[in-house]
Parts: sequence; structure tokens; C-alpha cells
Amino acid sequence: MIEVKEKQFTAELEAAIQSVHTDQKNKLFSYTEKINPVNLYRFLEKAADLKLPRTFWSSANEDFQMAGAGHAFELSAKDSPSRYEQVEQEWHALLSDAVIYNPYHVSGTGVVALGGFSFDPLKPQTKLWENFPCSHFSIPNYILTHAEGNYYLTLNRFICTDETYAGVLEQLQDHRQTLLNNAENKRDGYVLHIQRKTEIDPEQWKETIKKATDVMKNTAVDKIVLAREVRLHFNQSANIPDILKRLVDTQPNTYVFGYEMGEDCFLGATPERLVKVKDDEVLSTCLAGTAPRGETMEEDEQIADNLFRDPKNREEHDYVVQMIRNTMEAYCTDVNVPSEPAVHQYKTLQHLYTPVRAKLKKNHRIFSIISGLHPTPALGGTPRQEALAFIRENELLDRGWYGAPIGWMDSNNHGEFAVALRSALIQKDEASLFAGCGIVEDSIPESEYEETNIKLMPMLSVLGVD
Ligand SMILES: C=C(O[C@@H]1C=C(C(=O)O)C=C[C@H]1O)C(=O)O
Ligand SMILES: [Mg+2]
Repeated sequence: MIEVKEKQFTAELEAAIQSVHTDQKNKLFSYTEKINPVNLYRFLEKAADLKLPRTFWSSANEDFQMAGAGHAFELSAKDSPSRYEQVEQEWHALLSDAVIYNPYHVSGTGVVALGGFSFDPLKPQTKLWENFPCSHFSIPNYILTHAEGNYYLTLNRFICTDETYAGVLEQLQDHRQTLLNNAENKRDGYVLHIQRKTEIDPEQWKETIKKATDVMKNTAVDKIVLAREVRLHFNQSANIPDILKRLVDTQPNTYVFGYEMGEDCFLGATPERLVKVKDDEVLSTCLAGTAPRGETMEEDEQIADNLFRDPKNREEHDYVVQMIRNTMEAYCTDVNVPSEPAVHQYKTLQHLYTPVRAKLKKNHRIFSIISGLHPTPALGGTPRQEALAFIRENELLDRGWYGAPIGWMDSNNHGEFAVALRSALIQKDEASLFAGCGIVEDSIPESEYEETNIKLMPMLSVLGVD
């Protein structure tokens, strides 16, 4: 830190400590500075050296990334029916006492909470997801934000009444120096490859699809999303920053996320935005309906055209559009939804895509919209309760955080959440991958199985399969 900045920092910290002592109340201290460029993945490597849990977010279509280290404060609702409200209340309580120095007005700097939810808190949790509660948010101790070509470092420290200025300062300065060091960590001979790949009961999964289509033929249920799991064993422990970097480098137009809890890390590259809020502007996305990419440009266009016209895929998509439109109308005005989807292309597949724009009504925030939207028929089904009941009873899987909202929000009420798809739960030298499909009455089990294979490809390719 150059000297003027250093003085500013120590003065702000001293004032914060003073305020904690005077009020006899623990408070969050947050300090943001602009810094020279730092490699985000090296920052994450250094965080591991310091034994700080890591968080990561990279936006699909903006020059915006955040890497987090440590949990300065954790928001975690225990009680599932009111988990959104609980997290939001804890968040506002934390902010109301926080001592914040941030002259930049850049989204994703300052007090930022990154985190997510489980897909279905009513489904019993298995050992697989034991480190991930039904909701968890972290205000990282250190956030490296890369926004529009600039780099910022935010230090967040929850200061307790018994702490001294000298003690806090020393720790912050030590960590800062290590995290920003920017030298490459030596990883001699690190080449990850998959030694064993186990698909969890694909035949049974196809049976479940058959059962779902039978239910749809005989009841008012129109769509049920069913997912399956693939378990991998590697030759060695997977390196998290390396996987995140490969996802960012190879999966354009996706949100790349990483969230570490204990020894586990849930990460992925998802094409699906759930909701973005910036001031009163709200964006959501309807994404459902899938086809592979073509080998040539002509073939690619032909496949896109067929996807656009295919009644089965259009049906899958339309349930999502109807539901998102209705939900947005409850929380927003000026809801704008194009009358037809577009086809969006990704590395290994194409999706039907309908963007939704709206204006947020007063007194609503991002969490109210999330609670209304999740799960959309892109991950649950239609009608929601019947589809969820079917999934709960028949799916051979604890989805954990797969298929659920994951994202961030800051103290200016800006934030963005994606749906955690195309993801993996990495557990040292093992991983579970997840992929699902929207099942409608006309679904053919074998074709849906093929569809999950193309959804699994991006993650498999960065984990060591060509
Ligand atoms: C369930 C997943 O994706 C969802 C299902 C889709 C489909 O069936 O066409 C497409 C996008 C998502 O709505 C997944 O990727 O695991
Ligand atoms: Mg589909």
C-alpha cells in the first residue's frame, strides 16, 4: 500500500475499533481500495495456503468477476420454510451496524454476500451434501473484484469488543500481503485425470422418466424435471482454481461459480440466469429446450432451426416462460417478454432462450423475487407442487445445491443469481456431477438420456475427459 492509502486505511480501522469499543457491540468493518491487476486464480491459491475457504463468481456477459477468501461473517438460515426471509433479516442486521469505507460505487465491491440455497429443503439431506446447509452466505474476509478492467480489494473483518487495533491490523496486513503476492504456486506434475466414472443407475433413471410420462398422461401434471448423478474418481485431489479457470476459458456465455465449504467445493458453469437486480432494473431468463451443436456451420444452423420449431422443446420452454412472467408480475411493473424464444449457442449445446426485463416495485428486493421464482419449471416442473412431490419421491438423488439459486448481493441491493446447473461437487479426489432434463408427455427416455450426456460434457472436459 502506498503511504497515503496506508494512512487512510489505518485511520478507518482505528475509527471502526473505537466505534466497536464505545458501543460495546461487535461490528463488521469493510474497507475497499483500488489495486493493481492481480490474477484471480493465484489469489485463490494463496487463500488455500492461508486455509481460508474460497468463493468465486464470473458473470456470463459482463466483464465482472469476484474471488473471495475466508468468511468474515456467515448468514445461514436453519429453518427451511422461511430461509429467504431469515437470510435477508440477518443481512440487514449486519449492514445496519457495519462500518463501511468504499468510495468507488462499483457493484460487487464492499460488503458483498456470496452464497446459495439447496434445491429442496424438504428432501432429506444425505451424507453427500452434509457440508452444504439449506442456505449459506459468506461475506468473505477478502474480495478481489475485477470489474470493467479495474481491480479492487475489499477487506471485511467482523470486529469483536475484546479485540485491539494492533491485533486486527497485523492480521489484515499479513493476509493482504500473502493474497496479493501474485506469484505462481508450484504444482509439479499436476495433471488431473479421471480414473473411474460411475453413472448412477441410468437404467433406473430412464424407468423414472417412463413413470413421469405415464403420470403426465393421466393427470394434470405437464412437466417434471428429472436429474441424474455421475460419480468420478481422480488420480489426485482436484485443484479448484485450475478447474474454475478452465471453465471460464472454455465455457463462454456462462456464469462460472465456486463455493467451498469445509473440504468440499461446489462449482459449475451455468448458462441460466435466475435474476439480476440493479437499482430498479430486473432481468430474468427462461432457458429450457435443448439440442446438440452441429459439426459444420450448416448443420449447426439446421439443428438450431429444428430446435426452434420442435413442439416438444417449445412446450418445455413455454411452461418456463408462463411461470416466470406471472411471478415477475407480482414483484415488478413493465414486465417485458418477447413473444418467441431465440436459440442461444453454448460450447456443446444450444438452448431455447427468452430474456425477461422488468422494473422492480418499491419494497421488493432480490430475495423476494428468488423466493417467488425458485424452482421455475426449468428445474422443478408444472404445476410446481405436484412436480416437486414427484421428484422428492422418485428421483434417485440428493440434489443438494444443484439446480438451486447461487449468486451474490451487495450493500447497494445490487445482485445476481444463477441456477446452479452444469455443476459438480468436488470432494478432494472425487466428484459428483449432475444433469437433468425437462420431461413432458412426449419425452423419450433414451433421447433424454442423450441430452444429459451433452449437458455433462463441459464439466467432464475440464475434469480430464476429452
Ligand atoms: C436441468 C438442467 O437444465 C435444464 C433443462 C433443459 C432441458 O431439458 O432442455 C434446459 C435447460 C435447463 O432448463 C441441467 O442442465 O441439469
Ligand atoms: Mg430438454
